[in-house]
Amino acid sequence: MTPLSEKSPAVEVVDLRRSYGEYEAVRGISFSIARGELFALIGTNGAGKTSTLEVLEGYHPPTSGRVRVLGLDPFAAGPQVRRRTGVMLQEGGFFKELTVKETVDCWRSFTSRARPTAEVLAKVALEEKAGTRVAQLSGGERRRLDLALAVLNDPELLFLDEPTTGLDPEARRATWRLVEELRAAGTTVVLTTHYLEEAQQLADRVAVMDRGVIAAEGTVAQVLSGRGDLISLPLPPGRGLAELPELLGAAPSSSGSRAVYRVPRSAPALAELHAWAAARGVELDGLEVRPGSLEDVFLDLADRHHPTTPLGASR
Ligand SMILES: Nc1ncnc2c1ncn2[C@@H]1O[C@H](COP(=O)(O)OP(=O)(O)OP(=O)(O)O)[C@@H](O)[C@H]1O
Repeated sequence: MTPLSEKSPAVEVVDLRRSYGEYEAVRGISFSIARGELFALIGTNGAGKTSTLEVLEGYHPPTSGRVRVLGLDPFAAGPQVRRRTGVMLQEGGFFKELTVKETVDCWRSFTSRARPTAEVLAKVALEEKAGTRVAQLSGGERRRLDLALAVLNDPELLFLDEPTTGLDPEARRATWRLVEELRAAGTTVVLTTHYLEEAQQLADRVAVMDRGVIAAEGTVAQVLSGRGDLISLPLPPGRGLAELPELLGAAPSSSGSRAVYRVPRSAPALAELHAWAAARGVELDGLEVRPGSLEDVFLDLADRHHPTTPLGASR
């Protein structure tokens, strides 16, 4: 490692564009990831996350723009970068007739600085499956094997493309713990996910991609700042949306049979709502209050494109 690359950020992206023929999937994005940071790239379906990741991983050159990974051009300096990075793709290609242990051994044989097989299997809690054929693993176990192969070389920088898709909640939490351990040990992690709570739980910073651009970037708190709190209540019997009051100047919108307010701060808004209800003898059963979440950011993006059919954040 040269002194220069040690000082450089783990990832630097300046005005990256990536086109498929006439179609521009990534439209001039810039961001930088510090060493040791966990950065989550999240976004609507088809936003350009995988297209971006593939450039960072060195599988494709950018159509234009500048990308540096550990201070190097990941496409031109592919082998050098790959030695120091780990990649967990969305679909790992395994030989299904090999056992778990044989699979790890096989990867070890062409990985420099590979960790011992038993250690790697223990890391992803697959020791008991060492003798099981890959074909017989559950989807979640296969994802964990993918992860084992990605961390085989003790990477400085780890790319995780939807690492917990298909995992049950317990396995998902186990993966989060492993990712947190890796980060605590100084590994830089770039993660894509459709599970917003995963980004909220793990990421130091997130970038929200939408249609090839970064719509929001920062810590989760920064991305959510200014989005306020949500207050929702079932429409009181016999009352329509128009009869409900404004709270701190915000009118309610309807969501199914509920009225929803987005307010800068919930406490004074609730005081106004309770005063309004008390004066009219209205019960506020079913009232809910919660802070804004990444899911709201997504639903807003989706609303912008499809005002009548909200897209879910998940596939
Ligand atoms: N090889 C390709 N040829 C043509 N278009 C492509 C190709 N790969 C991706 N695209 C298009 O580029 C856009 C971005 O795709 P990409 O896979 O990067 O999105 P994504 O954010 O990873 O989506 P998802 O969350 O659904 O995985 C999509 O509209 C997709 O259809």
